[in-house]
Amino acid sequence: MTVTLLVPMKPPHVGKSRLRGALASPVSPGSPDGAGMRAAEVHTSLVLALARDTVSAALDTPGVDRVVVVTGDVDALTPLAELGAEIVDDRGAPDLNTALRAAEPLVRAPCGVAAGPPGAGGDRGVVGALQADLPALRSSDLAAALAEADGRRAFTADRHGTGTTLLLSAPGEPLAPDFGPGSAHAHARSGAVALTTAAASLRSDVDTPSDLRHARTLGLGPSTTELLGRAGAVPAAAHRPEG
Ligand SMILES: Nc1nc2c(ncn2[C@@H]2O[C@H](COP(=O)(O)OP(=O)(O)OP(=O)(O)O)[C@@H](O)[C@H]2O)c(=O)[nH]1
Ligand SMILES: C=C(OP(=O)(O)O)C(=O)O
Repeated sequence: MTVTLLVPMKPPHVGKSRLRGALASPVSPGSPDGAGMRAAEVHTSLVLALARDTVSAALDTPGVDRVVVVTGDVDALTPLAELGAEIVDDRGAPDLNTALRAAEPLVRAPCGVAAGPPGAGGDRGVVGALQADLPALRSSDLAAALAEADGRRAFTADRHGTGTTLLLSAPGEPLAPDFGPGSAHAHARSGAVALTTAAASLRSDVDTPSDLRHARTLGLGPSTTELLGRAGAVPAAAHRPEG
């Protein structure tokens, strides 16, 4: 049984708007005069750092065959391709669930632009959706969730119990994503098994500065650690109310 994880991402300069302003301006890498980055660059760098740490951990997870980023901005996500992820265009999907539904048949196709290496994906494999904002993700936590799912359609709720950080299909069955506010309940109502493995790092998605501080207590991956190191401390509050 193969496992393909879809990682949906808006263009990085657009996504994760609740984190806008969360970091002070880090010193630009290689800047001779120690000049800081512009606010927009800081935000894009943060979104990409969160995604790099998430994707790296997913690629390192035993049992995960492919990590496929689904986005409206393929070029901006080249750094994730360099890690080993495949990048597919969401074809102008208007929302997250539509983007996932558009990508699912592509990765299940036995051949085609997103068919992946021979034997990977296919119409009998498990397809999952993994959030891109899990910078503390440990491969052992993701592997434990896959093991607990054991071929059932299943999900991991976020640490608040309301959102979903991972949704897995049953082999060869539709993913049927229902992300959005209250998605943990929506996925449970649609028959997905709620995974109970502790998996703190898999539950700790980062939507707000407070989430970022929490993820930091678990141990961030190298990209987010490096960026935060250059930016100094995460401020106590963002300029937007936390949701
Ligand atoms: N490809 C694609 N990804 C999406 C779309 N909408 C949301 N996502 C991604 O799905 C993930 C979860 O979405 P949200 O938590 O709502 O993230 P967000 O919209 O970037 O964050 P906020 O602006 O703070 O609400 C994020 O990685 C988003 O970038 C979409 O229309 N297309
Ligand atoms: C869209 C979701 O993600 P977030 O909690 O990151 O907004 C969700 O959990 O369904």
